[in-house]
Amino acid sequence: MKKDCLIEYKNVSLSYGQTEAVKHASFVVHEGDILNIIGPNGSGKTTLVKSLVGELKPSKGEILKSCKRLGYVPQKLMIKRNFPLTVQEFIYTGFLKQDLFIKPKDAEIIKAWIIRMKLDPKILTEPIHTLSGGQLQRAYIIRTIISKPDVLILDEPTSALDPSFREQFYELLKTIKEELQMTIIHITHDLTDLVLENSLVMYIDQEIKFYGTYIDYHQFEHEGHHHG
Ligand SMILES: Nc1ncnc2c1ncn2[C@@H]1O[C@H](COP(=O)(O)OP(=O)(O)OP(=O)(O)O)[C@@H](O)[C@H]1O
Repeated sequence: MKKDCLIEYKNVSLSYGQTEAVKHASFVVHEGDILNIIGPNGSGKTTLVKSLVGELKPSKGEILKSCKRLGYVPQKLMIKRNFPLTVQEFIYTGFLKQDLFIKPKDAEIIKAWIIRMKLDPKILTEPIHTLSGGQLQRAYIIRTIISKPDVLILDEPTSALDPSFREQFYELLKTIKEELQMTIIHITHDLTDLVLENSLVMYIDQEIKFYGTYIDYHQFEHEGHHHG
């Protein structure tokens, strides 16, 4: 295991102007954890993740992070029309060190990931903006994984993927997690997606209403709480 990767939120509030989207969030994520974040629409899930990657500063409280690299695949993937990169070049931007030209060895690594992610290698030479939503989502995920993050943060990663690939994707993700020894933070609307027995669940609705193991979450649900 990689050492020293810990995330700690201490009484963190997150605001847009006067509106508090997240209130008094306190929790810890340890190295190797899988944390599933669930909650209704507009409950602050993406806001929380934005604060983790530094896109939003807390209005109150403190965020401690000792992980070196965070890899974030946002929910809304933005590629401008006529963005002048091929799929291969786009994925290559995820490499930690880049040369002026892509070496054959690196091109092979990219191709292997494309195949692993059940994409057709023919798309490697296509301009990135011509990809479909589901293809782009996979290309983004490859680009992030290739950067070997300590923490992989996925915001509804399968929203554009067809159901037949969805299950395979999560199986693949479990394998990759073990290979690269990553911590995973995963926003989802469907808890069946990445659940492993020992994974963690956070149910947030502005405030964290539940934080604990997946098994304990069932008890919380039986007491009359539901996720949206
Ligand atoms: N850039 C912004 N400016 C102002 N308010 C925002 C902004 N982004 C989000 N909000 C508000 O903050 C609240 C939390 O939004 P957030 O996107 O974090 O929710 P979410 O739980 O990720 O929702 P969903 O499940 O629909 O993706 C919402 O009320 C939303 O309207």
